[in-house]
Amino acid sequence: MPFKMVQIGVLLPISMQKAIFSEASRNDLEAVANVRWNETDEQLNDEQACEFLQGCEVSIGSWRTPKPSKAILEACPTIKLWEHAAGSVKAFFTDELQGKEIMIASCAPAIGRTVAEMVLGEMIIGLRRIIPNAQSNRTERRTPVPNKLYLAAATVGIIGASQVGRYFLQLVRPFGPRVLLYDPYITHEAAAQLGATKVDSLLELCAQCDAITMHTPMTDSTRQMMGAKEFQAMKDDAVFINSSRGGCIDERALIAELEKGRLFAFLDVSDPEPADMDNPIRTMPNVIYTSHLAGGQSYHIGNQVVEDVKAYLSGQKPKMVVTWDMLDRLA
Ligand SMILES: NC(=O)C1=CN([C@@H]2O[C@H](COP(=O)(O)OP(=O)(O)OC[C@H]3O[C@@H](n4cnc5c(N)ncnc54)[C@H](O)[C@@H]3O)[C@@H](O)[C@H]2O)C=CC1
Ligand SMILES: O=C(O)C(=O)CO
Repeated sequence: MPFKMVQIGVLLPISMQKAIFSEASRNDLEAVANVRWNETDEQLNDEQACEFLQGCEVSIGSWRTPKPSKAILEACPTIKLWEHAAGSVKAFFTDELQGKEIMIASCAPAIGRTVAEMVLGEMIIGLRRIIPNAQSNRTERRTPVPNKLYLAAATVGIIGASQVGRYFLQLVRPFGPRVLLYDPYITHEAAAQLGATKVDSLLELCAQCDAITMHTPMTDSTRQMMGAKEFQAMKDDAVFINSSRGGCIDERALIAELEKGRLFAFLDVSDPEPADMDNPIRTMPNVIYTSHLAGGQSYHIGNQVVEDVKAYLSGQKPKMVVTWDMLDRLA
């Protein structure tokens, strides 16, 4: 056994443990470390976490657990790895972490796979007009809604070469579409290596694509980056998918286009979230609104936690170690 038996504290409440760890991954974790599981379904408070994490070298937490606060870091100086068993880690970085020798690892790569899978499904459903076709069959004997594009004949746009965006690219490439990528942080060469063509103008991407999927974090530079001009530039029958953050789009501008009978949108996120009950995205025929369903909690996350812990124990790095300098472009 190449690993030392360190103490790990799993802060996650029982229901989250069950959602992300299969029996196999749970056993895997226990084979390489002494694991102290939170045996309640409660979110521990800081004081309880200080006690729970005593002597731990690895803390496994998430949104329903305390952040690495001043109190916890002072009470538990043995912690060297804080595994965030979830995505979007930015809000998790407390000032207290500055200068501390603690590695923060994110499970965004694992969540990315789950989101990308849903986006692929939505894109096919959108391009093939499955929903309007089925809707019209309720009242028409023969549907007037034409079968539309195959992915192989489509131009697909990805906004944000993120974890999710890259997984989606991997999934969609075998179908053979032309893929355009908009992300100021990636070079043309790097985009080409991923199998996409980088475009420098968001409007150009909007004008050229049959389907666009959005994968940016919510930052000052992405707030409402898909606005009236961008939605108007899109082809009338294009598909628009947002599973990033509601604030990255101007929802009212999108609704204005949808009301004209243009576009078909899949929105997994809204701003605010959940959307108000009278928000038209809940009822418009050309929108499918899901309530933050894409990422979810899956065994992919538990598997990555175990992989990350094993990597750490054998002196390597977890899959996605997040550092302060990455935060301005991350979710
Ligand atoms: N609906 C759901 O269940 C889930 C939603 N998300 C959301 O999906 C989005 C993507 O998440 P990750 O893949 O983890 O992101 P990430 O943090 O891996 O990457 C963000 C990407 O956005 C790019 N970017 C930053 N500013 C940009 C700009 N102005 N224009 C274009 N690109 C820009 C960065 O270069 C980076 O490649 C986030 O908003 C995240 O919160 C993530 C997981 C689940
Ligand atoms: O990780 C994220 O950003 C999420 O939205 C969780 O589903």
